[in-house]
Amino acid sequence: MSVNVKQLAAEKAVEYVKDGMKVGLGTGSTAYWAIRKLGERVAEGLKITAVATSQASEDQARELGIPLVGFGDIDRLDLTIDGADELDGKLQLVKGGGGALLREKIVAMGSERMIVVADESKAVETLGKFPLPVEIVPFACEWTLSDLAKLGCEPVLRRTGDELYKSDNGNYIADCHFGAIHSAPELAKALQGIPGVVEHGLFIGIADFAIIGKSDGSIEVIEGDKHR
Ligand SMILES: O=C(CO)[C@H](O)[C@H](O)COP(=O)(O)O
Repeated sequence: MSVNVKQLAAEKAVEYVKDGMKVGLGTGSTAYWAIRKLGERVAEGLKITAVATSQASEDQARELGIPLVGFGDIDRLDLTIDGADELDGKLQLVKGGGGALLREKIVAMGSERMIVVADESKAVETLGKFPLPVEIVPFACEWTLSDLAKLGCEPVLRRTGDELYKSDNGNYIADCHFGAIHSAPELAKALQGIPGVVEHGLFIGIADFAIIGKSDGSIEVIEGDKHR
């Protein structure tokens, strides 16, 4: 029987959730399994409150009876569990494949701890094979795309069918094909300097550790280089 590596990693991460915690719910097909398991634990009596990083995760949590709170009701979270599109040995991440990178970054940075859950295909030597998602405002997006291209990438506006994709925040996502990213901090700084950029999918010094599910049924833990 083949192992569901995403479920394996996600369910391991949920073991870190304890009674009374305020939890950030990630987005994507790996975070889905974490939310599902949390729902089971809540049904068994686990007492937590949660915030979600996307409408999809919020809907899933609500269906499962996970108590959701507004951001005005809490200041910080204890723990966020979220997926990643790529992660390297320093636990620098590329996120945003599901388009939720802005909310994911707000929630992760407002958490005492962030656990990344992923299957082994996400662990890479050098970031950049997965195009870097960058959330940009629709206003003057052509200029923003041109500024992004000057950083050495080919930016492509994400689409769903014939329509331009819009994030839960009403913005566009530019998927930026940089190729190998040799200095993520330098690139992050340059991206932050473009006025039309709302946020980018590089998560540096944010994650505490990653739980990687492997097809042989084992789990690998990668420690982060957290400096926040
Ligand atoms: O960043 C994300 C959404 O914006 C996801 O966490 C990332 O795309 C990984 O998704 P999946 O677990 O489905 O591979």
